Amino acid sequence: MAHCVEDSSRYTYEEYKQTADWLLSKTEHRPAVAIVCGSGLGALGELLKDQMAFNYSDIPNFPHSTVPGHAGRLIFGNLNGKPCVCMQGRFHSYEGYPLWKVTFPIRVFRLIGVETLIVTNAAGGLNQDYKVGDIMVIMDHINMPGFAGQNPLIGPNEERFGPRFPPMSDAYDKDLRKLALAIGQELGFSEKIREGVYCSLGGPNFETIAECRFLSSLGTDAVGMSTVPEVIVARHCGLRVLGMSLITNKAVMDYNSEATANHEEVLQAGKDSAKYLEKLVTLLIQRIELNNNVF
Ligand SMILES: O=P(O)(O)O[C@H]1O[C@H](CO)[C@@H](O)[C@H]1O
Ligand SMILES: Nc1nc2[nH]cnc2c(=O)[nH]1
Repeated sequence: MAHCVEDSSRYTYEEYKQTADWLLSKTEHRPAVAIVCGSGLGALGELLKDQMAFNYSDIPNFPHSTVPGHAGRLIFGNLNGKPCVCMQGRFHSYEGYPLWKVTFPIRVFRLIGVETLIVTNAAGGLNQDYKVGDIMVIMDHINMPGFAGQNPLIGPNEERFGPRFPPMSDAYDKDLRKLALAIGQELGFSEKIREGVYCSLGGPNFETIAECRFLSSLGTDAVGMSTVPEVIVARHCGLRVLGMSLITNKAVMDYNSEATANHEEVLQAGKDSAKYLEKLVTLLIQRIELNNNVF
């Protein structure tokens, strides 16, 4: 019998539930918003008040962070009076994790009652107008690994989370995007707040010049190695999503350029610009309207 994509080690519904129940038994926080911190953006987690934090290694079934700039802590707390949970460190497929493992926390968030997901990332700017330190509100994405058959939803569909064929044309919530852009203006960031298309690649190498030119010709404004799998799984299980990329480097598009991308530069740009993203996220969370959905 043909048996191509089934992977018996993938999580069962009961394992997602076990992790969710474990977290709910260890904390009284009941978050409605989850925040995923991108490379070098972990300081967002420090914004939470009345914190209760768990190391990923102590949470049943949770993968471990292996990338510098991703601390590996799950923080519960309140931000501007709203109950939140924050991933200080995400998982990437280049770490060797299958996409169903990369996205494990998202379904756990759903089961603990989260209704809105804010995903952040560090990304290379392909749009020639973008500068290092700009914040791009993600309007849409290109799932490049998806073109090659890599998708976190591959395998038997778990109907308790969502349908077999979820749409993605509405992946990034219009109202949240509008709100993020308006708050960016209000905070005086009109020079640095953008809206554009994020493309996710597998990594871990940064792009060649030809690849950057190719991605740019496809309509990509910023490129990274994350986020899209999390967003697909979040939309599948009905979460509202806002995505934001911090432009940490300009993609190299010119054969005469001596510049090369590196992770240290990415982390430094994160440090330098974290304050802008922090202000934006803090005000956003204050203004987000919640439905108090219980899954
Ligand atoms: O997407 P995040 O996790 O923010 O990190 C981005 O930065 C790292 C490369 O410097 C890659 O992991 C890329 O995906
Ligand atoms: N793929 C990719 N990921 C990044 N993360 C931060 N900068 C970059 C970049 O230039 N390319």
